[in-house]
Amino acid sequence: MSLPRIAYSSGEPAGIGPDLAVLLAQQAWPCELVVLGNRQLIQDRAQQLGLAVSIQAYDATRAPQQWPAGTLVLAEHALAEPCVTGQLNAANSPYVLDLLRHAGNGCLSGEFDAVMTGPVHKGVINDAGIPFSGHTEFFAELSHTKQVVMMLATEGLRVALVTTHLPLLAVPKAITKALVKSVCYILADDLSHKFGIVAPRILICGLNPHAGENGHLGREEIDHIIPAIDELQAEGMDVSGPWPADTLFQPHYLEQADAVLAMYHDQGLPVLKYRGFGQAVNITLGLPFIRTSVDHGTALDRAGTGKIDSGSANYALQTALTMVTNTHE
Ligand SMILES: NC(=O)c1ccc[n+]([C@@H]2O[C@H](COP(=O)([O-])OP(=O)(O)OC[C@H]3O[C@@H](n4cnc5c(N)ncnc54)[C@H](O)[C@@H]3O)[C@@H](O)[C@H]2O)c1
Ligand SMILES: N[C@H](C(=O)O)[C@H](O)COP(=O)(O)O
Repeated sequence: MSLPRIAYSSGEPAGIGPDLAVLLAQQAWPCELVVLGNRQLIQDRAQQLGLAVSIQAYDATRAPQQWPAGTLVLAEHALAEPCVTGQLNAANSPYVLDLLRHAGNGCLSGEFDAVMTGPVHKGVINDAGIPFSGHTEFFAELSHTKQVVMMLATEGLRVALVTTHLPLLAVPKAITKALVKSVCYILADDLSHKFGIVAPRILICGLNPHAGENGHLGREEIDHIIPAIDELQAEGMDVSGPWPADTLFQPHYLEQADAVLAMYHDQGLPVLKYRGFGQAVNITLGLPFIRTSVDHGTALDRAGTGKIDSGSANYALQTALTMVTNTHE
């Protein structure tokens, strides 16, 4: 396999995505890491952080090469307006989406082996009049993929979600037998092909407190989740549940699983982030390419201050590299 070329979309310019680009460039990586962003922005942020970077213009026609620590390979994108560190500006939202289109299309064309995304600010993109609920949904649409699955992972725990960026009120209606089953297929398939887990064991949460308490606290388990689990088991998949989400996340259960499937965003992700915030990765499963991300947001309050943890960015890049290797084996 040739040297992987990984795109890093540096995300919201006012947030810590550009800082992470500068920090990542302080190390030599076993790949060509291409930062998608703006030269002036990166230079200004490096200066604010007091870190030196030598910026090299990205050349897509050249074979990927490994660069020494301190070099930042940049695919230049123009900002609409100069960025003020820490201050959102809706005029720059089209720039953020340009980075994502470059990264996604580059993965689809084979220019990049994977994309790792820096944090974007969903609110300011919508303020710019562009409907946007997250990278997960954006890349699904860009690649015409009908269904994708959000999974976050940290040492010792993987949590995938049946629903992603959905208002809580809309969640119960969205939980159907068909959806639970199709999410499990994608989860098991990617765990097997991109993580080398031959027969993934999946613990499935209920939706309601105490997994519905036999229908006394809600019927989604009886009407949808249990029938899905029964059918998946009959097909030979190693799934179990529905488990009450308040007691499932303990070593006794987790030791027997490769992933937990939560029904909605804030059922699974607070537990994952409590365990591993700063050392976790967000992965979009089911895409025709590899996409990983940091586990945190734009942290506008910390941009340019140097008071940030780049652990999740390192982990996201390392995970992308592992997935690239696994898919080539
Ligand atoms: N991958 C992504 O694109 C992504 C992920 C999560 C949230 N977001 C978006 O980010 C925006 C802000 O969200 P939020 O305020 O809920 O979350 P946030 O992660 O930006 O901030 C939460 C807290 O954690 C701190 N923090 C975050 N990352 C840090 C780091 N690397 N090092 C040290 N401290 C860090 C922040 O300073 C803040 O105190 C929202 O628009 C949200 O949608 C984007
Ligand atoms: N749910 C994600 C998290 O908590 O990390 C975050 O909103 C980012 O989602 P996308 O990867 O879809 O932007």
